[in-house]
Amino acid sequence: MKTINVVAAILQDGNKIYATQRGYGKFKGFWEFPGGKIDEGECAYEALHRELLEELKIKIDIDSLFCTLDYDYDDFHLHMQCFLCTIKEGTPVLVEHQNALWLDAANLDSVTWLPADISIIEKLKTYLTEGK
Ligand SMILES: Nc1nc2c([nH]c(=O)n2[C@@H]2O[C@H](COP(=O)(O)OP(=O)(O)OP(=O)(O)O)[C@@H](O)[C@H]2O)c(=O)[nH]1
Repeated sequence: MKTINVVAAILQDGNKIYATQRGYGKFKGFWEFPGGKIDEGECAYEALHRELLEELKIKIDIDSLFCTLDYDYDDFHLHMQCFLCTIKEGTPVLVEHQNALWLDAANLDSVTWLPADISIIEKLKTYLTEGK
C-alpha cells in the first residue's frame, strides 16, 4: 500500500483549536486540521507554511511537534505529523474548506473528525485541559 506523508497544523488561540471541514472528495464534510501532502523536495515545515498560505491565506509560526500518526485507510497508508502552531499574520479565509470553527476541549467532540484524527483529539483534550 502506498504511504502518503502529510503535515497538519493544530492552530491554537488560547484554549481553542482551529478545525476545518473538508469541502471536497471522499471525506467531504468531515473535520480535520488544515494542512496537506508534503511535496517532493519539501521539508515538513515548508509544506506546512505553503499549505496554510494556500488553504487559509495565513502565515503561521510553527511552535512544536505535537504528535506523529500512522493510520491505514482502505487505499493508502497515512503518515501525518501534527504541529502546534499560531497565526502570525492574517485572518483565515476558507479557500477550499466549507466551514471552520475554533473549538475548546469541551467542544472538540462536537464535529465529526476524519477517522485518523480521532486519536489526536483525545490527546488534545488532555493537552488543552492539563497543559500536557
Ligand atoms: N490536512 C489533513 N489531512 C488529513 C487529516 N487527517 C487525515 O486523515 N488526513 C488525510 O490526509 C490526506 C491529506 O491530503 P489533502 O487532500 O489535505 O492534501 P493536499 O491538500 O496536498 O491534497 P490534494 O490537493 O491532492 O487534494 C487526505 O487523504 C486526508 O484525508 C488532517 O487532520 N488534516
